[in-house]
Amino acid sequence: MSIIIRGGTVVTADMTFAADVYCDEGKIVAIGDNLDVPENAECIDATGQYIIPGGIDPHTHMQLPFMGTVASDDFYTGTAAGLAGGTTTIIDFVIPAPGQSLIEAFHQWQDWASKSAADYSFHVAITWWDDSVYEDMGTLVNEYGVNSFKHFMAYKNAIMADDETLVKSFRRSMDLGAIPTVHAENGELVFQLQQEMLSQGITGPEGHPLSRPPAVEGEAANRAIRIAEVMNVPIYVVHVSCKESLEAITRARNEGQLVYGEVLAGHLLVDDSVYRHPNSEFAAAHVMSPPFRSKDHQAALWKGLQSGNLQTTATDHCCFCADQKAAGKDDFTKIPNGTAGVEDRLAVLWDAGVNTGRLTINEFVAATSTNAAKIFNLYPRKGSVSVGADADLVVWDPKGTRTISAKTHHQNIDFNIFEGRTVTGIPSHTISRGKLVWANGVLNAVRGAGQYVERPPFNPMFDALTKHAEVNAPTAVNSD
Ligand SMILES: C[C@@H](CNC(N)=O)C(=O)O
Ligand SMILES: [Zn+2]
Ligand SMILES: [Zn+2]
Ligand SMILES: [Zn+2]
Repeated sequence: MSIIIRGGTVVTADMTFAADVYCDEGKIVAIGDNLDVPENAECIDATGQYIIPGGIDPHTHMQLPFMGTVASDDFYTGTAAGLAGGTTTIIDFVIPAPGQSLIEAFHQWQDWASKSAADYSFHVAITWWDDSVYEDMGTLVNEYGVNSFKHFMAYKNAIMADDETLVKSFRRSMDLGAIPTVHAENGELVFQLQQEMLSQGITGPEGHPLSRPPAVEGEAANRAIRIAEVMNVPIYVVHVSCKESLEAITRARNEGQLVYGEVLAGHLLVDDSVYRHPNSEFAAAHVMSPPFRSKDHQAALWKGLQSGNLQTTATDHCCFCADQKAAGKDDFTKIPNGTAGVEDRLAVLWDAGVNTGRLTINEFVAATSTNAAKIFNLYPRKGSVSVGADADLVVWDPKGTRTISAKTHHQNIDFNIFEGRTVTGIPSHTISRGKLVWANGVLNAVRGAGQYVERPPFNPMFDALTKHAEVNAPTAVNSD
């Protein structure tokens, strides 16, 4: 089955032009005016609409086993919901239990992800360290197409990586041509503040943000960035939620350090008043880490995106329903952390970003797709509208409207942090690997149609780092 998209305007991260786009055998085959294509090609009329690269969400956790339960959106339902929202590739996380073989965990996640409706890739978390972890990192890069390793600086007594693990893993990542990424919250401080909140009788969801103030994130972000600077490795900070970590990133980037920042759609649009809501179930539904912040932090995050100091947007899609969140009804530290977003990211960013003039349509494409593809070495196969790229495309209707609600969304969760928000700008069609899977409100996601996407190591940023290391190599006195 081939598809011809006629009458639209192609929008990439750096160009906007009228053209038809022809896809066949899962690839973009031709881009141009009035293309001559086979009669039996399925035709999509994109008049008055944009043709953009399929969204890439570099941060999801489908069916994650976490805090005594399992995230309610699995790899099929979660990727299907993503397709309905214009996201055609996710980068999820293999998170080995401390002591678990990284390779065994990798296969476990691969087995779970085989039901995906859209393409997927994996960051692998380094949650412990010994020689086998060192070896397995090499196997994952050289044999399994992993080029990014995640480090949780939070979650003490669970998956938290201490400084020794960060230093050893950052060095190994660099040698392998893989980029280290961090969840930057100081887990020791979180743990201490959690105990203090509980001892003061603050057991409700309002204790969650009180135990993770912005300084807790800023300290960890700065520490990780400084460690990366000393080790001469690139670093990607996930879910930057506050001024403090944005400042740490901005300072380093102004010094020429290779630091990348990711912001969640939720952190740009939802503020911390949700935790003071009289309905504790409503408040608990918003418990995720880092927590939603006050409006001044949101304003700073938008400037971070506009200035280019934050490069990607994501969702950290990690769903837990009310009955799962209730595990923490008497102790907020037991509320499973996480919420949804994979279906709404593009629409809420278009509505709050493009419709307000904060982002150009090209910056929107960069922030929802192309930048993640470049940083994680998927470009131009993903994140581009170019001949030879995978036919992952969205026909975007800038005038279409939708009111977001848990009652109508496709995500397998009974809550939506964007509930009631009416957005202008929605995907009218989503094409995943050349198949029309979303068309005018009808979802035709296919269980298992998604494929694992390998990501090669040594993306171009490593050339610069290697030269920097050579030029600044230390020398011994007697070597003169
Ligand atoms: C465990 C995972 C999802 N939960 C969350 N962000 O609150 C993460 O910390 O990114
Ligand atoms: Zn397996
Ligand atoms: Zn995280
Ligand atoms: Zn996460």
